Amino acid sequence: MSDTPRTLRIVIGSDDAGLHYRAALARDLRQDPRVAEVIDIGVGDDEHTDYPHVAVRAARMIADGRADRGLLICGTGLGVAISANKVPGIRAVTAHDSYSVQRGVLSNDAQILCMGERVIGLELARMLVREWLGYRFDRQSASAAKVAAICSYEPAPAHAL
Ligand SMILES: O=C(CO)[C@H](O)COP(=O)(O)O
Repeated sequence: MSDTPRTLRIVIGSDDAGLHYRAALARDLRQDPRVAEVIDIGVGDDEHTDYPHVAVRAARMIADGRADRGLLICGTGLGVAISANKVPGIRAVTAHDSYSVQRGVLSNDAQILCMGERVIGLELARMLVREWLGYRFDRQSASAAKVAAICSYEPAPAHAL
């Protein structure tokens, strides 16, 4: 995973509980000059995929370097975060307020923001996503050593054992 660039490739996904917000947020992202690419991995209107599969697919795209950040929506924003965090190297946070969205990037270097369509109003979600796009983790900051400490607890890859 590389440093977050100034223009972002963003993977967006949801389960069926999050699909209305996903559509609205994807539209916003496509119009934002800070966003180079929006990769929408569904789910579609007539489709049912349980949230863990969508979340892990998005997280793997980031872990593999195919996207820089992810935006995941389910009913609460909780299940998608729990699932995405199973992918090594991924830090996913659920945040529904401005300060947490900021600290998710600046303190935690989280690549994935998760929100709940049943929890937060759409206009607030749209505003928070605009704010989120403006933050970049500072590798020289005091938070960097703490993020490195999180990473130190990742299980070693099987080939390294
Ligand atoms: O919010 C969800 C998971 O955190 C999901 O959209 C709904 O899950 P369920 O309550 O298990 O149906």
